[in-house]
Amino acid sequence: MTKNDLTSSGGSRSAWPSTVAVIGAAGLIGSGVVERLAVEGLADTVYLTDLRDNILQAHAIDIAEAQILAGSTHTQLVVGPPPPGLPVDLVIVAASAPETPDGDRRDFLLANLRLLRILLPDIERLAGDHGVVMLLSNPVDVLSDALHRMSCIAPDRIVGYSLNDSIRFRAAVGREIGARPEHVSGLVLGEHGDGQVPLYSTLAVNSVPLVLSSDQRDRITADITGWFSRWSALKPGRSSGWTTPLGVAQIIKSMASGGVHPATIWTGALPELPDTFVSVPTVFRDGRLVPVLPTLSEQEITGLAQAARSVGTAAAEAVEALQATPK
Ligand SMILES: NC(=O)c1ccc[n+]([C@@H]2O[C@H](COP(=O)([O-])OP(=O)(O)OC[C@H]3O[C@@H](n4cnc5c(N)ncnc54)[C@H](O)[C@@H]3O)[C@@H](O)[C@H]2O)c1
Repeated sequence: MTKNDLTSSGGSRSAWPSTVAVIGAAGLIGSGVVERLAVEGLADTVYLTDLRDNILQAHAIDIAEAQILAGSTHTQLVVGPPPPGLPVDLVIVAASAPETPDGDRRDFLLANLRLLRILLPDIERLAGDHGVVMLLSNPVDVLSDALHRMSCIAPDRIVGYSLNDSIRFRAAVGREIGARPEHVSGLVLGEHGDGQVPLYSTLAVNSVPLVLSSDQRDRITADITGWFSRWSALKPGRSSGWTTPLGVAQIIKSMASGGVHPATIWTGALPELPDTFVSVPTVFRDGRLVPVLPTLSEQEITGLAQAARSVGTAAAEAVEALQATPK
């Protein structure tokens, strides 16, 4: 992995993904992702869907003009879904019920789970037999697990976006030691929320391993676990619309080139963890998301198992509650 990003390139970019559908493409994150895909030319065709068709049309015009400015008009933007029977390589779900954050992403669970149930037939149709589904909507890990429980999509074709936690870890370490965060590397695994597991053993500054005192670690852990409360207290009425689309583009490039990156994936291939979805280092191989877990300390494994239990229980309970309510 390079010092400036949290993904590592595995070589030249493949033709994947040729086709992408973004559900919720009129929103802050969805439109930002479409902009990155288009301006960086990361796909041949991007389909934009949302309830708000007029906003979609406006984004498509604006982004197509930005492509000219960027000198990158390869990616074709289509407002609306692909023709029936034509699945896509990658379905990105950024649709969300209106959110008023109050310090815990799980507050969005019931509303976004209901929305996921509404979107499920579209997601399954778009993904077909081979497409990957990338969830962005929060709480991303619980919803990824719920999608697996409710759908016929193979669990190793579902991935949640969780890169921001590692970026915030680098920022907090930089603040603590007075280093520029882009010179810091380090990974956060586990839950996209309070159950996150910072891997202090992966920390380095300019590729030199960084050893911190336990006081420093405690301060950094408090800093990163407090991020969402601090953000919510600002009442900004928006989510992380700059970082997330950039991060999604980075993850897609890493997937396309066989690189390793943190992502929320199925833990079924990891016997040390209960079956659910948490963030682990991941590689995209033969159309499947595969975990590549480094050697972890006992404390880190315990933290990861705790996060997995918490996410799995929340998903099971939420899906059961949803199934008891009428559609
Ligand atoms: N995983 C992460 O790291 C991360 C980072 C940032 C935001 N998020 C999450 O991403 C989601 C989107 O955030 P946002 O700021 O773009 O929200 P937003 O409110 O700006 O956009 C949500 C969009 O979903 C659309 N939508 C609602 N119901 C729909 C339906 N039935 N079909 C199609 N579209 C529908 C809305 O019209 C809206 O355009 C939220 O859940 C947010 O918490 C996750």
